[in-house]
Amino acid sequence: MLGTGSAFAKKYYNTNALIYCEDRTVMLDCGITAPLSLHQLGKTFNDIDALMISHIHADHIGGMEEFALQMKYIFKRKPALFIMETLIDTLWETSLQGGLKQDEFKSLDDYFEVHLLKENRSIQLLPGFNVKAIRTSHIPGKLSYSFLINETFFYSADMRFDAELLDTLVQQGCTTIFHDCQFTSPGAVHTTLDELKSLPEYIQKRVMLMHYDDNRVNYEGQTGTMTFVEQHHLYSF
Ligand SMILES: O=c1ccn([C@@H]2O[C@H](COP(=O)(O)O)[C@@H](O)[C@H]2O)c(=O)[nH]1
Ligand SMILES: [Zn+2]
Ligand SMILES: [Zn+2]
Repeated sequence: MLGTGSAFAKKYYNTNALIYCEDRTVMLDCGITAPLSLHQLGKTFNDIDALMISHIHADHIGGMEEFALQMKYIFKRKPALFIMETLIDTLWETSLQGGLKQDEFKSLDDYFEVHLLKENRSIQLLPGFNVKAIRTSHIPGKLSYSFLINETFFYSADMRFDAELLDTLVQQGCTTIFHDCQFTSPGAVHTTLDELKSLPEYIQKRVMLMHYDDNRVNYEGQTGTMTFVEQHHLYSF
């Protein structure tokens, strides 16, 4: 995990991840803190084969300008970009073109090998890396997608509580759920700790908490059977 904190977290950095599949590395979201976190792990953007994006908030895409520029001018290589077909235009037009558009570079295709994803379709993006993007509710009017990886690992984007979805995933064989967690209620745009604690035991035991605020210490020991995802830890499934 490059980071496990919320949008405004300083202590735990933004919730972004590196996923290792066979000999490839996929970055899952690239927020503001991703470049520094990579550096602290002794890695560079050149260690990354592909980037996958959940939605357009700075804690998920704020490091992309640096990623794109470093790959073009320092490493001289185009990494893959896995992104929903519904997000690509907004990402370029409203977030990235201010820094990346030049006379000869007019779209994200000039920086990445873009692969457009469709929702609810399970697709093998790389050897050993199968992804189903699931649209989940976050902010009114904003598209956001969570990911079911290799049929067994659910990585929530920022999402509002959806007990039915979690139940369905578990019934279908999902063994591990990394879920965003807001400590205080109500959870206007995120899932709250109280909502997650209301889940039945057979789901809760699969859940680990991420995208939390810097005051996590106040909630340690109050998370039921759920534990925290830790920054800079490597999890194997
Ligand atoms: O309707 C809204 C929109 C935004 N917020 C706040 O902004 C952050 C957005 O970042 P996330 O990565 O989605 O967390 C969110 O946490 C809220 O603090 C909001 O409250 N309501
Ligand atoms: Zn976020
Ligand atoms: Zn968000």
